[in-house]
Amino acid sequence: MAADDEAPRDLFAKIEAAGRKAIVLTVDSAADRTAYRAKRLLEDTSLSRDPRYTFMSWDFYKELQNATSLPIIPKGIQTVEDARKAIEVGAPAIFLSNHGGRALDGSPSPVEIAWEIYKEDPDVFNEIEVYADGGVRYGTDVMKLLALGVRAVGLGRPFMYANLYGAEGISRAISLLSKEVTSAAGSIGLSDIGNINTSYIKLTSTQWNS
Ligand SMILES: Cc1cc2nc3c(=O)[nH]c(=O)nc-3n(C[C@H](O)[C@H](O)[C@H](O)COP(=O)(O)O)c2cc1C
Repeated sequence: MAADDEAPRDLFAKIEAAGRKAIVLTVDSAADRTAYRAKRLLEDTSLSRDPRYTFMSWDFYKELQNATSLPIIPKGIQTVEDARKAIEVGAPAIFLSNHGGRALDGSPSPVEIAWEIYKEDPDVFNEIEVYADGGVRYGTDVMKLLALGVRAVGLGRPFMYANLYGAEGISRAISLLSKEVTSAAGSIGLSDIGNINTSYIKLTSTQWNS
């Protein structure tokens, strides 16, 4: 949003009238991005980007939240400090995400962010619902995020690519992933996935210790 933008009350009213339960607000790509791959094919990759989208602050989040009765979930939380801040400003839930690594090269993956929160302020996972997406490809990716305290994970590109085969492709992707989650749970001796915690994952690799 631009600094002088006001909350889009008309849009919020339409979303409420449509019976939606929540609004997800992307906060991780406030500035324009450098689309390296697209640059190989297109001369101007900023064509679809809105240069006004350069303003995002917690005050503005509060302004938006005050303009609708629906909960607004910030998507793109990347630090433990912002996770805590989201709780302070009354966010109903948070979405750990780095836009699938598409917005800023080098930004942390959700599993790294979840790990940072787990190490530095684990209460976050009990005080608020935490979701995550980005790089989730296998059942074991799902398990690691759930073990750290994430409630639900999302997938972007896997379903986008599966959709090349339409509904059949999406169904196949879902069944592959759910089978992987089930077999991963079975392999670590977990009968109820709701009981997963960090005792089920080995926290000794360089990544986990950093
Ligand atoms: C082609 C494409 C377009 C996307 N556009 C948006 C967007 O407009 N807003 C947004 O919040 N996230 C957008 N995302 C990010 C996804 O919402 C999601 O965070 C990401 O794809 C998850 O990572 P994954 O693809 O590794 O599963 C986009 C992702 C892709 C692949």
